[in-house]
Amino acid sequence: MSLSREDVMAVLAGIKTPTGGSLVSEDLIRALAIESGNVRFVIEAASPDQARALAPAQGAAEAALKAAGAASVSIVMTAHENAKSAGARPKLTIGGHPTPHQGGPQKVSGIDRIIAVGSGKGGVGKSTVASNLAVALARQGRRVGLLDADIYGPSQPRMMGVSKRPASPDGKLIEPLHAHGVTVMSIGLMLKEDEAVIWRGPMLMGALQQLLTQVMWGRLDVLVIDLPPGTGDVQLSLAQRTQLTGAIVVSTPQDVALLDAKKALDMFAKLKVPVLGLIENMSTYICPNCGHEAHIFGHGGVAVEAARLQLPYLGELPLNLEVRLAGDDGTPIAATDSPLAEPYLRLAQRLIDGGMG
Ligand SMILES: Nc1ncnc2c1ncn2[C@@H]1O[C@H](COP(=O)(O)OP(=O)(O)OP(=O)(O)O)[C@@H](O)[C@H]1O
Repeated sequence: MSLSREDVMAVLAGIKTPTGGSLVSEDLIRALAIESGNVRFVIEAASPDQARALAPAQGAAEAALKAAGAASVSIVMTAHENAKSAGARPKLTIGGHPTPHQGGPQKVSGIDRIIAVGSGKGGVGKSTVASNLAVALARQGRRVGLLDADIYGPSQPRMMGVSKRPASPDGKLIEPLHAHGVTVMSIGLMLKEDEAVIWRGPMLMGALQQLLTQVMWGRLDVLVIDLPPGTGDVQLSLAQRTQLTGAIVVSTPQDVALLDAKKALDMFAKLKVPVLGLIENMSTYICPNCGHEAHIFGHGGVAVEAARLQLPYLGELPLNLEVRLAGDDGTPIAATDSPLAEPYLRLAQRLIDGGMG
């Protein structure tokens, strides 16, 4: 039986809270998503104490939804405030509301430069570029952090080969992980595996702010941020709150991808974030058997666009199976001796030479 939104809400309306209402009547349900019978949502409590008191209701909701035919149920509990009373208990709850925005974009203490890697649409290789660029910068001796802010599909844990849940000895600051010479933090490391939460805008911003300010990044020459694809609230809020050194926009050569990339460029221009350059990914395919060069998605479109917009063109990255396998294996190609590491090392050098890395 496939559950509709109404079915799920009806079940949740029957789950009592300690204060005598229900999860629905007290308006605690957020970001409900139902996909092939898998139900996901957030219970947004007003305080950590209320979140603790709601734990039995969370259990009851899970059981009742399974009994009603849900294939799987994934519930995330979030609380608005930071737990003052939580003492030294690790608190990795993401999704708290952000603190009110004051003044213009702020610097993040200890971090000299922040480079955001964006794209107009998903799947063009933004995360691949972000991880490889971070590793390539680290290989050139820079102190580098990589923040995976792609809340809709965090892929850096897989690409960088990290999966441990970050610790928080004082319950407030979060210890990042380290891989291939890079300090790594991903929103994906704070979610349970295979859990794709759809955050409401403010919760999302809270999570990102927490990742920027509560992670013990240490001193960094550069923090690379893997943005979500497109031109949404996360990019907007990040640029309004945080001083970004610049953005790199990744596109494939196809017209459609380029059209989307232009929207991303427009957004950065409006937000007054300097565009450091454009990258054409999946540009050239060299057949591993015969050496023939093919341009599966076209070729050169991004360079032309960059020239037209008078923006730097940072080069093209070939479409290559090794690149994908390396990413899937948790060792970005830039961390290896493969000749395919070279375009990333060149990109890193170019940024360093320009004072951006
Ligand atoms: N140059 C390349 N050669 C081969 N495979 C690539 C290349 N660039 C990216 N890929 C592969 O394409 C897929 C999508 O790439 P990636 O996750 O980096 O894109 P994305 O733009 O970050 O997507 P999303 O925003 O949806 O996360 C991945 O499997 C990645 O390994």
